[in-house]
Amino acid sequence: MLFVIKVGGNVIDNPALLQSFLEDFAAIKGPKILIHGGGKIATRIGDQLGIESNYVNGRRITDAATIDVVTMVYGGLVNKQLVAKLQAVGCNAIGMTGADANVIPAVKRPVKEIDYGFVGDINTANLNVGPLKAMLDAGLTPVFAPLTHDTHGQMLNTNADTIASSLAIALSAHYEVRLIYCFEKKGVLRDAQDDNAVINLINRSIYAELLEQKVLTDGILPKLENAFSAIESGVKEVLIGHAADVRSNTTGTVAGTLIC
Ligand SMILES: Nc1ncnc2c1ncn2[C@@H]1O[C@H](COP(=O)(O)OP(=O)(O)O)[C@@H](O)[C@H]1O
Ligand SMILES: CC(=O)N[C@@H](CCC(=O)OP(=O)(O)O)C(=O)O
Repeated sequence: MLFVIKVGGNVIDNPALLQSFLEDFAAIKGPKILIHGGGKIATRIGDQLGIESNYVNGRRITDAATIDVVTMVYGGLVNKQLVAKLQAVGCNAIGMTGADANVIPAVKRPVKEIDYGFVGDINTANLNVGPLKAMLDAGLTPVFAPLTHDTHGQMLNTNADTIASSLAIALSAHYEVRLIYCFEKKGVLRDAQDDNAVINLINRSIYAELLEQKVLTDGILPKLENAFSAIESGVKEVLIGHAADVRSNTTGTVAGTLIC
């Protein structure tokens, strides 16, 4: 089993939760890949530089100044700090973006009603997972920043949940994959204000009901879309749960929301 695990920005921003998550992640036996977000950190550093952040439908509008900020923050600061912290707990991590080894070529999102700027869309069929297999076989743990490239020299910003589902789908041709989205809630909640109202299982029909009841807002929407796209494209298991539950979600009882 290959574990493809995504950790969100709110966990990265919480030093104690991050440290215990990384220790649990390092303890996972066998091949594994980590994908990280960091949207909130990029927003904070952008503010310090006088570069304002704008989101539409959960995606950052990424103009020329913003792609430089996110390349520095995701590909540099966040990625290298996570790699160093993983090395400190015995995990032989190697930092990656989609440009490295051309693993994730993407296309700049075409301008329709909204111009997202330097945001990359991925076609899963174009991913090059050969270098990842070689790294995994060598005992390395790839750690991906949410960045892709257009193969003509331009870096592109891509939502971390999408990078995770795309890698999980492409790697499903070679491994049985469990994709786990780790964030700061115990799973998808029936009531966003009640942290204990976890929905244990969501399929397309329950998802449609939840959408109708309007209990899903913000970042949970793209996360669920990516989760369904993964389970419908060959990924064996998809879970959405708390970062503190990653140990049980990789060894024993499932905690959180199972997508099916
Ligand atoms: N029903 C819900 N269940 C869980 N989270 C929800 C729900 N509705 C809205 N959310 C929001 O979605 C957020 C998760 O999305 P996001 O911030 O993009 O996650 P990540 O940190 O993994 O990138 C949660 O922090 C929460 O505020
Ligand atoms: C295009 C786009 O929106 N990219 C995201 C990438 C970071 C991300 O996904 O971070 P979290 O997982 O912490 O939300 C952004 O810049 O916010």
